[in-house]
Amino acid sequence: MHFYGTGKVNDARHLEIGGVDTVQLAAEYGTPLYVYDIELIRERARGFKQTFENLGISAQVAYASKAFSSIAMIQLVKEEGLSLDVVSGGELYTALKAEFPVERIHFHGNNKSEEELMMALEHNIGCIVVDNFSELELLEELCVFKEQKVNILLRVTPGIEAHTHDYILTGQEDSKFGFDLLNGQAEQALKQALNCKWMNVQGLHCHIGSQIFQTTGFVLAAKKIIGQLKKWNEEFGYQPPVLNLGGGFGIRYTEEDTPIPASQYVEEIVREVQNELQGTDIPMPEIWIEPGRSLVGDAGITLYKVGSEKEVPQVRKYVAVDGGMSDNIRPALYEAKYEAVLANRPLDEVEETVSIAGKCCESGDMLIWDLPLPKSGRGDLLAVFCTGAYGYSMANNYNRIPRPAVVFVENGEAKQVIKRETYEDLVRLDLELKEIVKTK
Ligand SMILES: Cc1ncc(COP(=O)(O)O)c(C=O)c1O
Ligand SMILES: N[C@@H](CCCC[NH3+])C(=O)O
Repeated sequence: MHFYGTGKVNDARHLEIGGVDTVQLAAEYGTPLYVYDIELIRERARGFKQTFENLGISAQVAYASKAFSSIAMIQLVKEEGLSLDVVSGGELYTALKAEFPVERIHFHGNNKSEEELMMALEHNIGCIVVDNFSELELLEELCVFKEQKVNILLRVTPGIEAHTHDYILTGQEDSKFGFDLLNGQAEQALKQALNCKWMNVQGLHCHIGSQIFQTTGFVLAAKKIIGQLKKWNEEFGYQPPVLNLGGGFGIRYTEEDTPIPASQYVEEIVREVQNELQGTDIPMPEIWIEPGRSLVGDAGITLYKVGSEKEVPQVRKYVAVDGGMSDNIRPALYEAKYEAVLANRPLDEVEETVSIAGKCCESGDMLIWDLPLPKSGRGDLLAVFCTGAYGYSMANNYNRIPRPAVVFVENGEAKQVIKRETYEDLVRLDLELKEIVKTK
């Protein structure tokens, strides 16, 4: 059995995490329940920072808050001294509510609205990562209007197909994100931005995709970018103070996954940048990265109650839990795989292979196919590992299922950081038919 972080079996023979018994957590906060081992998040955050320190490289490690955003999570990121990547007005609002230092917020997105850009300008956030020409023009108009200077990075697509699921690839030529690095678009955008007195072009940004296990893609991206930087330096003397190489570092979801240590990605990226810059007069830029999944993914588990079962003779046994694609859409979206144990009796002998179904009205609402488990029954508690990234943040109310609560655990203490949605919450924004007719 593979445990993450502080996960272990305690004296009561239950799964424990952060020194807290998961059976007690389920009893106190209900199920489904997301539980984060925040000691592990701290450890990961410190690990990234330490790697840069060991290399003597000036850097910013920005947490990609799309992986899991909440006020408490952002406060944790602030405590650990990281920077923050936001990708929408909503994520920015959450960061502001958490009183995150605005100068360390980086704003991404391929279609930021005028309102979102204005919000970023009004709050003087650290940097806007400009994604395309229409955004560049819109941002310039807004800066002229406000007579305000803004720091920007230009997001480039280096034409790289990293080895990951097609839906989470972003660095290839045919992508909705970024200026193409090699067909002249990025150069044109750079010249345009350098010509604008309201824009301070801090450098380039590139993110090649997510859940990537090899360093090759990152290294190749750095090589291609620096190739262009050398050309731009010679032609018009542009030297970027910052190079942001994104996130996307893969993690272990199941035993099939064999990630390398996060420090290795950083070391190889830095080494490549240093090598490529050798012999030029371009100073080593500050290196920024923006991991999401590798900071929070394996720190999170989801606890579910087992409910109905269905046997299809000679085919399979379905065991249904009280959540599903409403709290974890990744298996349905990417055929993502997970491991799980019975949290109330993790040491019991495996007796059968079952498939874990959700409770949504969709045949595709399956959390795990072919999971070895002891014989389970109604009321058993299933812990699915590694649900900390893109679980809560992609949760939804399909079938009007309320979103679960989120609890942080550390040093034997549990703290609820997001309340469970209630049925009342679900209808909070609904209007009565009579009211709609009246407002017409
Ligand atoms: C621009 C950008 N930065 C960072 C991330 C974080 O990726 P991950 O959670 O895989 O580290 C993403 C998501 O893929 C992204 O699109
Ligand atoms: N949401 C995706 C990754 C996309 C990340 C954002 N570019 C996942 O669950 O793996």
